[in-house]
Amino acid sequence: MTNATRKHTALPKAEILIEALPWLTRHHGRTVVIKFGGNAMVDEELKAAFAQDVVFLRHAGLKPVVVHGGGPQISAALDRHGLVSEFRAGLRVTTPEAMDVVRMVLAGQVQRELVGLLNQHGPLAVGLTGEDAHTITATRHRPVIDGEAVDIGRVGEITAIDTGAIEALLEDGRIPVISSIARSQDDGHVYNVNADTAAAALAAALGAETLMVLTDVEGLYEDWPNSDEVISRLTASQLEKLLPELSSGMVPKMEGCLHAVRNGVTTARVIDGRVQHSILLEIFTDEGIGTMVVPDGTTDRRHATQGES
Ligand SMILES: Nc1ncnc2c1ncn2[C@@H]1O[C@H](COP(=O)(O)OP(=O)(O)O)[C@@H](O)[C@H]1O
Ligand SMILES: CC(=O)N[C@@H](CCC(=O)OP(=O)(O)O)C(=O)O
Repeated sequence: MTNATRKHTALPKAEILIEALPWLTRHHGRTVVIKFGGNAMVDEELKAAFAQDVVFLRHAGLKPVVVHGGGPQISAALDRHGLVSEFRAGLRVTTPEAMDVVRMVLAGQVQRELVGLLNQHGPLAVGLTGEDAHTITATRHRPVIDGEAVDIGRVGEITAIDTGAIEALLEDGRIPVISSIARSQDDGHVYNVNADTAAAALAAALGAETLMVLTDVEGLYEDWPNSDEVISRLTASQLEKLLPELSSGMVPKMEGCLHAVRNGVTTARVIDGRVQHSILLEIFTDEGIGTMVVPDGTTDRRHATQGES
């Protein structure tokens, strides 16, 4: 190969880098909260690609904050302990014994694994739970089912967020990795919080530009489970109308997206965590995949990604 040919074949790589320039400029210094769902976390290669993407964002000048789930991992551990998993209103009924398992799995297993994967790229990730430095405070959540408030055990409803510890870590160039466990404002114990809800509350409190929820479907399906037509863009009001029709895992995700865009976050996106490097596609290209929720009055997709509404 001559020198001239070598230069020529390298050109597309340079073009790809240059294409990312407007996005790099746009997102520089912005906070992005990324929720990694337990269902998207089952494949080793995907987990490694997720870690690469998050580290890439950090080196590209963004401030990524990771909030992780672990529903399937908790269910498996409860099963091993001979405890049953029951969900009501999309939330795990959490007895005090189950709470010990939830905490052990989220903080001791899933979070540690993600921190380890991220830190293969340098001394970047620091794991914490909502208990640390009062990051997430909650009270007992009693969901209303068929018109009645029901007791589902140690499930928390977030009452306060203290972003101090996360902001100090971001300031220090670290990547916070947060487990969705809250300190209790009622007693000395802790609460189990849905990870989508925790991610949305943190995104709003941090004034994040983007909330990105990675899951195991392409996005919000218009007519699930009958069709796989994905809704690509929704305003807050459109989503609000749709919420009563949604079921299971999508409820906390879409409620979280609505909360985020109603509280200062520029875009909230539900994307397919099964697609390798979906985070990079979403942030650095126009080929956004999945479902994007924007505040009312946002005119178009490009405008929304600019964060200049
Ligand atoms: N309208 C919908 N569009 C897409 N998925 C839906 C919808 N309604 C319910 N679901 C279900 O929600 C699931 C995602 O939520 P969940 O299982 O809690 O994932 P995660 O572990 O990523 O938080 C999907 O796998 C799908 O089974
Ligand atoms: C109260 C409640 O339901 N908490 C969730 C917390 C983990 C979670 O949300 O994990 P995913 O994101 O993988 O679903 C649970 O116990 O499963």
